Amino acid sequence: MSSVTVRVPAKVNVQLSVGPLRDDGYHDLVNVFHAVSVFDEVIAKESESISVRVEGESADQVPVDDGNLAIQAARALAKHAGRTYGVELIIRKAIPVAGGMAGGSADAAGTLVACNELWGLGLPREDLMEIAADLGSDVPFSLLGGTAVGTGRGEQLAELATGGRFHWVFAIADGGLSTARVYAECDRLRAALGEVVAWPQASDALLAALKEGDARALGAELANDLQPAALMLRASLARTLEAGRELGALGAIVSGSGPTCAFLAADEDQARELAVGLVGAGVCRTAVPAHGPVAGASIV
Ligand SMILES: C[C@@](CO)(OP(=O)(O)O)[C@H](O)COP(=O)(O)OP(=O)(O)OC[C@H]1O[C@@H](n2ccc(N)nc2=O)[C@H](O)[C@@H]1O
Ligand SMILES: Nc1ncnc2c1ncn2[C@@H]1O[C@H](COP(=O)(O)OP(=O)(O)O)[C@@H](O)[C@H]1O
Repeated sequence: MSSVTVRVPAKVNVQLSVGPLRDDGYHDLVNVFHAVSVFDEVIAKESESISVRVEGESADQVPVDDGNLAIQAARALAKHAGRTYGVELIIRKAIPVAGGMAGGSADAAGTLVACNELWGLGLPREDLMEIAADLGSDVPFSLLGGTAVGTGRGEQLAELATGGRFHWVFAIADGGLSTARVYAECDRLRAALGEVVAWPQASDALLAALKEGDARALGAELANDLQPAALMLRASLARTLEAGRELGALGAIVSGSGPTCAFLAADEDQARELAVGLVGAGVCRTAVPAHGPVAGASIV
């Protein structure tokens, strides 16, 4: 095999409940992940050394050195296999960079699947999941896809069966937000308000809405503890969320650490109309309709 192509989805967090700050600098979470049909593509080609080239959406903002999560993934996999391997990685980005949709995690997961195949390692998914968790909290979910409840720092996953397809619109902003900065702002706001931070719990109403495929109920239950922090760091997002609500979205939420905003629609037609309306209202750089759940990193 001289070349392998893998497609990996973005995610939205339909519930993100942030618990207390841990000693290791992470927060315990209940993170209900939902994979959506905005895909990066990772192409892995035979090579002597490990390198990466990035094309597409905001490619100039992605590092091509060891800071690239895909490079880290290739190195981690080679180390796990106990050999020196090379690969030329080409990443075609559609997932917004630093957008709260796990684009870097997607590329890392895609690289694990692609190199496992290219190098003929034949490692089972469980091994890839373990390597993924060391690369980043969201990387295991990018492998798994679908809908899942993440606990711990988000890396311990329990799959959720959902009833049918949900239709979304993602309002993509100019520029990104740093995940670490948004978590730090969340801690700062909580301390300033003297909040007692509760242990995170999955919402029964939200899980039931997912299971039943009830978009209206899901829209009412969307919840993100990082949203106040993201709004504090990017005040303009309040207008974006409001515009979506006024245009009739069933739910409006910041995706993860933001700044992408996610809107739930009743069906595909409404999603298309919402996307046009959001761009027309001038509250985002672009708006992308998508659906979920979709499969995790898969060879195409
Ligand atoms: C917020 C979420 C929601 O799914 O993703 P994004 O919206 O950024 O994509 C995740 O929790 C991000 O996961 P990921 O981007 O993989 O984070 P990591 O690389 O593991 O950690 C980056 C930094 O985020 C903070 N962090 C991350 C996860 C966690 N449970 N608690 C944290 O406090 C820490 O400051 C950490 O140093
Ligand atoms: N393959 C990659 N794609 C995107 N960003 C990457 C990648 N590798 C490393 N990064 C770095 O990770 C940061 C967070 O990117 P990303 O994963 O897209 O955002 P988020 O954590 O908000 O979902 C970027 O600002 C970039 O510097």
